[in-house]
Amino acid sequence: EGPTDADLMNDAASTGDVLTYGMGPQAHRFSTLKAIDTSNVSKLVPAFAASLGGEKQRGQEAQPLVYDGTIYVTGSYSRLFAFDARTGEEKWQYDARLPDGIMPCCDVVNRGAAIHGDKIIFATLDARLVALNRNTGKVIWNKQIADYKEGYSATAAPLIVKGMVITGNSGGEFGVVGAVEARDVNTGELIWHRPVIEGHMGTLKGKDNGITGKLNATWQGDLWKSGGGATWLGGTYDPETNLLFFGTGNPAPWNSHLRPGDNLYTASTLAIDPDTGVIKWHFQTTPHDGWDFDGVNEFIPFDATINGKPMKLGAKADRNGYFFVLDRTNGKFISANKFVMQTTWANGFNKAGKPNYIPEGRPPAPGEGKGKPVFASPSFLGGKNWMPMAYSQDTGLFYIPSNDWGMDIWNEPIAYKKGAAYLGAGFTIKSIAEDHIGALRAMDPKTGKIVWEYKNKAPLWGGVLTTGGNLVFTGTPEGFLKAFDAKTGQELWKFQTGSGVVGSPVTWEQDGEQYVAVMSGWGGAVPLWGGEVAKSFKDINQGGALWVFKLPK
Ligand SMILES: O=C(O)c1cc(C(=O)O)c2c(n1)C(=O)C(=O)c1cc(C(=O)O)[nH]c1-2
Repeated sequence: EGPTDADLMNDAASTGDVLTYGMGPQAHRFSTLKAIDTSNVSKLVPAFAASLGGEKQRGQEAQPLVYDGTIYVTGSYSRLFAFDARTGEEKWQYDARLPDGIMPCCDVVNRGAAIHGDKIIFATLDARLVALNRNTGKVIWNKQIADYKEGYSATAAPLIVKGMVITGNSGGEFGVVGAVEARDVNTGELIWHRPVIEGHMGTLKGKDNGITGKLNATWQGDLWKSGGGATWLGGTYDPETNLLFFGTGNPAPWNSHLRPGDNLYTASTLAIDPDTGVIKWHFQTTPHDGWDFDGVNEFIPFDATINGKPMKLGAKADRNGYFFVLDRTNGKFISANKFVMQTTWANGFNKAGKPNYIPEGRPPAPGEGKGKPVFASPSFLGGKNWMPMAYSQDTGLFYIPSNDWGMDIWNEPIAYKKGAAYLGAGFTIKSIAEDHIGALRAMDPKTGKIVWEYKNKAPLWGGVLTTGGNLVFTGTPEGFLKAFDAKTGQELWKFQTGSGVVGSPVTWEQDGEQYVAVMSGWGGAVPLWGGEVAKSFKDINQGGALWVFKLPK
């Protein structure tokens, strides 16, 4: 009883529920629903707002799930809530009661849960996966993914494919080893574990499953042992090619002079066989990263005709400021186009898919103390960070929540120590435009051109939703959920939720009406690491509420 594997694979087409992070395993975040459209969205009003309550209000980055009259949301500090989808009444809540000593780098966030059968499953900041009974909130199983005392944590929504819960890990700033793993959804038992740094051994059903890559090929000495590459944003799945797509984070430490080589498979997109955990192909977006350009951002499968040829493609808007289109069957490079105002580290990509580096853009080796700062753009917080883009099957456009900013970055000496920050770099974030940091951009993946943009004063830090009603929804730190015309970018509606919106909106149909829901609650990496830039916009209240909207009767 409850959603099956087939229901999850069909999530993009079924409009009566929201069962997966991304609204379908391919994470298009597109709904065919069109009762709410450009002609009536200005009339949208709240049906209810449900508070998460209490004092644990930090960044609310969750995407809601909706099933059988219940809305499930994860909250800051590893909590999970079930609300009645008609009234907003709380049905139950679960609090993981985190131990002292957890080390999340970028706020106590969580991006969402996964649902299957009688279970709702989410990852916690002490690097565990917890499966709860979706009707009662009682624990069914609870498994450790990794040791939080070494700097591991987990913030991503799990992905469920073929009865397996597939998840990544966080901890790239502590020299952990990024990995993807699959567990039995019913028992939580490990099926396979695939480290994503060259040199580490994987396992399949308790047996060695081969080494990743070639030992010491793109790392020197023992550096691979603490190489980073955290898979902290989870992944997408493409049923057509039977491939999982996971991005990998920055290499550790940040100071690139301490680790010569390409440092595979950091800052990459990986295609992984869900049945074995074997890496089928990889594409590195920032070889030998020196700016903290994690490559974790979602890789979204889509089909398009390129030069007269119908192709199975995938797209990623990378933290490094470039929008990549690859052949998703084999990882072959198709194109990379800039989607931000400025990139100082590379001047485009060559035909082979390698960046044309700008040598002066790399912060130099430090010598004994603090190295010479260089100005770099995007900032380490990225041309786009974790907040997911959306792809409209109607317009053929990707809607990218992006940011225009830079940083002064310098290198410093550092040595690896278990459980301690492993950066070897310092930074100051800087504005580069008078009128905005955030920019919601509509990207045509066939031409690499920006079709329209909406500029926002504060950095955009929430996910995007697009619909058959020719609409695009996204939130702002200033507190608004906004709706735009998907073809023109014209702003059509906004609603003030009382705190910053850094969650991902969803839509579904219930009792014959279309609903839109989003979490409100300011937080995430910007207030923690944004420095003066984070202070340059109005003080934003903490919060923690689920907002649900519909048209008046
Ligand atoms: O390397 C990592 O393990 C890791 C993890 C996370 C995370 O789990 O939230 C972030 C980052 N890195 C990161 O670089 C980053 O900018 C970031 C922003 C956020 C956020 O939720 O706002 N998380 C993370």
